[in-house]
Amino acid sequence: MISIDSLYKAYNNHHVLNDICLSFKKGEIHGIVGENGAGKTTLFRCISGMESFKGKIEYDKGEIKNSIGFLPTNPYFFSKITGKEYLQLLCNARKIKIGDFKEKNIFDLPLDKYAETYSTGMKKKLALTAILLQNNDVFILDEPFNGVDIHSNIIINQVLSKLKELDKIIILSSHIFSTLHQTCDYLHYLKKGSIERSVDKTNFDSIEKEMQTSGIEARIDRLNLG
Ligand SMILES: Nc1ncnc2c1ncn2[C@@H]1O[C@H](COP(=O)(O)OP(=O)(O)OP(=O)(O)O)[C@@H](O)[C@H]1O
Repeated sequence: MISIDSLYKAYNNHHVLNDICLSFKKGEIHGIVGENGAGKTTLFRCISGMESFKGKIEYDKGEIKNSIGFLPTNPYFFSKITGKEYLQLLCNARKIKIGDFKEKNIFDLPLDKYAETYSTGMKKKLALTAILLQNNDVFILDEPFNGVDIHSNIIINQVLSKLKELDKIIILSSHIFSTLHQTCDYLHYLKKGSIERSVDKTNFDSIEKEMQTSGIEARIDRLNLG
């Protein structure tokens, strides 16, 4: 289980996360929703140990950084590293031996090409494959479905179901409500850095309604489109 207690994060004087209290248990898929700039990525970076913060993040199975696979929105790769070398590098970091990367290449990526030359969706699929091969216990996926083709979206959904079955902890973000509906067990609505509401699957519709109606019509009226 991951427990977040009174988490605060600020960049200089800009308060991005305020008093976040959340817990994530094994075998659960949690979705974090919120407008652009609400603080989702910052929260993910704090959980993954990539940012300093005020408050507590505890993981009951030891050091979280040894068990976590973080998929960033736009994965970055060193230049002149092939897809296969990247997978090898991440497996080495966890002392995992893979005999044949071709067999593990579930997204049919051109593993002999430089990763920096991959398309946006291919980069995401390479980064995801790597953290899956690492056999992590915790997965933080920042917009895993965004920029990825429909076929791969189906595969990712199936992978998530499998990870859930295997009792992994999965925390993801998405701006596509139908995807969240289909994938998640719980949703947390992050609004301007605070958790406005957390709901289980039976109440997803209420969060969707709340997000959809919050002043959208008034904004469109301001354009005077006629
Ligand atoms: N390194 C940084 N330095 C200063 N401000 C930052 C930094 N990273 C993020 N921020 C600010 O923190 C706020 C939250 O950003 P964050 O990327 O966490 O939002 P988000 O909810 O993930 O947005 P999106 O849906 O667009 O991905 C924004 O106002 C952003 O400008």
